[in-house]
Amino acid sequence: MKVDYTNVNLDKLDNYKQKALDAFDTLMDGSGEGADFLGWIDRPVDYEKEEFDRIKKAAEKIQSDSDVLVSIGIGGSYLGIKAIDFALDNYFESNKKVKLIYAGNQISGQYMAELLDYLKDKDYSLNVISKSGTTTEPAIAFRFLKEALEEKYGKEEAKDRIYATTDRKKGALKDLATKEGYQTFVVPDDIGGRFSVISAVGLLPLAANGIDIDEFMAGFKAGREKYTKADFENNDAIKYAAIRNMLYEDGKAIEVLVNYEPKLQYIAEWWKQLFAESEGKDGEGLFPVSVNNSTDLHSLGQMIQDGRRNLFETVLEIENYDNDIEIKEDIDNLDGLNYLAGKTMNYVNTQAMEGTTIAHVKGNVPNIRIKIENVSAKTLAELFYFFEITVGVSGYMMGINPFNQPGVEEYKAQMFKLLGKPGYENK
Ligand SMILES: O=P(O)(O)OC[C@H]1O[C@H](O)[C@H](O)[C@@H](O)[C@@H]1O
Repeated sequence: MKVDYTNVNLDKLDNYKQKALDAFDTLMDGSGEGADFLGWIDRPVDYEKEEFDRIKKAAEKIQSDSDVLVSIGIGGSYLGIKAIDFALDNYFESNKKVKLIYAGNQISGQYMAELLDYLKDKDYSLNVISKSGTTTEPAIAFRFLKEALEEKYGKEEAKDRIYATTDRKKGALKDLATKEGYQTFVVPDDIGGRFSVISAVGLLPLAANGIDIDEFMAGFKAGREKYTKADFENNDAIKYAAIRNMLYEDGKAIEVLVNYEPKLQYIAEWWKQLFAESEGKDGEGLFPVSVNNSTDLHSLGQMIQDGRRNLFETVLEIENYDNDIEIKEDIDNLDGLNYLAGKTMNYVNTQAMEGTTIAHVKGNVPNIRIKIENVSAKTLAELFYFFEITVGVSGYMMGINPFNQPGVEEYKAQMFKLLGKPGYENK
């Protein structure tokens, strides 16, 4: 992975260097706010091997008796799984051992009714994932899916098709799992939801899906080797955090994560939760948004080129693709495309990226480029780790606690009041 800053004016960067290094030290020595949630930093080399093996065994069982695994969760208990699953699967015909279907990531009755119908003639298992064990969306979804599963297989077999990933000791889901006798996996106390894809949260469904979780862990490990060194020039996570803060203080309040490969669409969704929940507090924070190009060049592109000059872009570039296709000469050339003959589609896509970068930079949109070698479990895990260190450093530079998310509770209180949940009458 390489980060390229040539399209950002770095004249003022020196003013941010020391602050970034100090924030990095605060992160690494655990002296900042939220330091109880830094378990993800050493997790790539410090995890329970026993549970890791149990995850592999459970994945094998799921592969042997299920076509579908319903992964039930929201936020950090959903986005990282979906991001990797979507990035590594074939667009049309799934090439995975077990198809992952998601539930509990919204509260749509329409979705649940269609899902229950879809599952009727499938062999399936459930992985219910909730760090707190009390989140409403997955809890409602699990109630429906558990009932359907028990109806299909009987209570005894259903019990062996349910895997619960939650807190080691407490929470409604932990209690339910203990009572019903489900196999459980742990979301560690010191890893917040949006950092938890490295734990059983991500590992079990991804392993069931057929993804090599040793490779996935190797990517996190590679990230840890690169991005935990206190070296401003050679640690891009520190430098990127400094540049984001520099741009932020210069009035660039929005960061747009850009891809030119639709497979990365959900990587951006994962990234949005990471940055929004980490930075968005006390009236601070860069607003994270994403675009999928070239699709969005035909919609949001106008705004980026020519709207209010309050944004910068971070472009994800893929250096090597598994697949590409060459454009052929056409005798009639009625579409006028013969000038592209002999070129590949990915070559054209790359020129779209380069041309857009030139245009946006001319339009006063600073551009950072993150180059990843390919789309694989290993590279994406390294990318995740890079962003995680960045957000820790960046959050401390902004003077906020990057590891809590108090604001998320507000809507819940009002929703519970409307729903008549006991205890919420006076909110
Ligand atoms: O895993 P859970 O405890 O169910 O939490 C799922 C998600 O919902 C919460 O509202 C938090 O804001 C997120 O950080 C979290 O990832």
